[in-house]
Amino acid sequence: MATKTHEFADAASLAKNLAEAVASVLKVAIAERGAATIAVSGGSTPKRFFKALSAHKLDWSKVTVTLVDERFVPADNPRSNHLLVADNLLQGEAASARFLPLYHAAATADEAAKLASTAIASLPAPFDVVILGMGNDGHTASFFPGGDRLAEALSSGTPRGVITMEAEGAGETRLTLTFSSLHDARFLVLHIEGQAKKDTLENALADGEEKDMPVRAVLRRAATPVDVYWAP
Ligand SMILES: O=C1O[C@H](COP(=O)(O)O)[C@@H](O)[C@H](O)[C@H]1O
Repeated sequence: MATKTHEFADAASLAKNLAEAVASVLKVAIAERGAATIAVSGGSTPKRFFKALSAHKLDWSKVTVTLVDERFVPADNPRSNHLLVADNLLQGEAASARFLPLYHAAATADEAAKLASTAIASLPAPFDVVILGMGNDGHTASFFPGGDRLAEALSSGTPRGVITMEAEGAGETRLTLTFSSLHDARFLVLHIEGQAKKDTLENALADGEEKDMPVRAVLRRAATPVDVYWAP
């Protein structure tokens, strides 16, 4: 599957341009279908983009925001992706958006994943927008190399929904949307910054197994061509 690369001089221009592109897709979705959905990533990269997007004027009350992946930690944990989104995206103009968490205060991560899957199933498919990040180990969402359920998460035979993932590089047990949930988004973005991630992307685009760099599954098999947004 071809990728389209958008390169910017700095992270601020990337955030501004990506926010404009995403806001435009959300507006079209609201105009055409009455509502819009967006699944975003956590980590250190998206904060500036979240702030830029939250300043866009659109009917945020018709937008559902969810996460591509989450740690099995409550929303007041500093490592929670929910907290990152609440503090940086669900603010200003975007304060009226509906947030659909992946974490649930269940006894086990498996139970939380089932609850999250039920909630995700209430949304229309596909997502209007999916923003993926990527780690320098080639993971995206919580598709980690060596993950205990990596093959299941990446299989196109696994239905849309949320499953758990444990991996050495993941820290806490993760909750992740499956490949099937993400690959056909109307606007599918890989947002990466820095030379190291550009090099990682080049490696991912070269020959090799998906299990070694799971982002390859998205780059190779997504139904929607991936828009790569990069800045140094
Ligand atoms: O663990 C995670 O890492 C990736 C990349 O994060 P970054 O800090 O390198 O930007 C992120 O896309 C994912 O959502 C997150 O859970």
